[in-house]
Amino acid sequence: MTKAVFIDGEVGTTGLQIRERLQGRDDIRLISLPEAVRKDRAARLDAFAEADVSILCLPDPAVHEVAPDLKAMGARVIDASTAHRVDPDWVFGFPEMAKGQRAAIAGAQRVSNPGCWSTCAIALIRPLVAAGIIDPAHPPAISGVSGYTGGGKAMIEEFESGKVAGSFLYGTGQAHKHLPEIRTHGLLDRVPVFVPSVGHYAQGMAVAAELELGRDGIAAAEAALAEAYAGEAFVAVVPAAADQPRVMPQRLNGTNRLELSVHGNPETGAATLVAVLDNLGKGASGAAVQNLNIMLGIEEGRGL
Ligand SMILES: NC(=O)C1=CN([C@@H]2O[C@H](COP(=O)(O)OP(=O)(O)OC[C@H]3O[C@@H](n4cnc5c(N)ncnc54)[C@H](OP(=O)(O)O)[C@@H]3O)[C@@H](O)[C@H]2O)C=CC1
Ligand SMILES: CC(=O)N[C@@H](CCC(=O)OP(=O)(O)O)C(=O)O
Repeated sequence: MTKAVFIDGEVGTTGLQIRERLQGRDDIRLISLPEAVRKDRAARLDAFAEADVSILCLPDPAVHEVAPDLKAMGARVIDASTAHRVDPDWVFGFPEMAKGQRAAIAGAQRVSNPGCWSTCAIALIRPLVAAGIIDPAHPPAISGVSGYTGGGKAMIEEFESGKVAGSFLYGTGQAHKHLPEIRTHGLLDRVPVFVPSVGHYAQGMAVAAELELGRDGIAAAEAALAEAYAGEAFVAVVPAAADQPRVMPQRLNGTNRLELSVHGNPETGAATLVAVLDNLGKGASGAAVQNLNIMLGIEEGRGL
């Protein structure tokens, strides 16, 4: 039977990408609002009521504004924003994160999609905390590079108009909006140090977590990650050679994959955990479609 889906914010960066992934499907009917009323509260409430699942692709303030109505209506929702990622009333939409997470998403009313940076960081850190390889009181430092589409329409305009001519570091004040979810879902006792950057290219992300693992720890970390994601279609541990000598952030563009690799120097024990994904794929829109499929009881990889 066809399921009705409403993408609130469907002309934004994430919304457009979700629509592209859904519009050719015969099992999904998209509810779309005319341009003149796409921000109209009454029209949106009608669309939420009609939909089997709605996907919020809005800035955080717009999500906070509409969330009480959605709860009162008992609507099933996926939120792509940062608003609810550590809210216990919402299920964290990272099915591969832990045993039982997929089932929790399948039965959830409200699912919060992870952030792109945090998908990478949590995927690398959580299994190693669980295995006793990372001390939750001493998290690794995290760094990375994203394409500018990660900043949505506003940042795309800055780059494509030439206002921003190069690449830059940011988050140096250690208050990045993904830190709470990395701490919570990474099973950490404290927030890690995190310095992201934006590169002068559109799409694709690479993240590194740097830490001391000791002489035997590098192989142990790789084994623990491989065990955690064994059998997963979209998350895999790949040989370090796949990401050496240069880690290329664009190499998974157009896919819903997240690939992890463990690098380091066994002589010194210094290690780099690496994650690569498409920030608009497994980092946002692909992940939202995967969660939608799970919530609707459809084969998880459909359309991905
Ligand atoms: N870009 C990415 O890689 C990722 C984004 N996200 C999250 O997804 C959400 C959307 O981000 P993104 O797509 O990048 O942002 P964009 O700015 O590209 O798109 C947001 C869309 O929401 C619309 N909008 C704003 N306020 C309202 C409102 N009150 N009612 C209806 N529509 C509204 C905007 O309208 P208008 O076009 O008129 O401005 C715009 O089309 C954000 O919370 C972001 O943090 C999550 C993961 C990754
Ligand atoms: C490159 C860039 O600026 N990326 C954004 C994160 C992507 C995004 O929109 O954040 P959410 O996943 O939390 O919604 C940032 O760091 O603020």
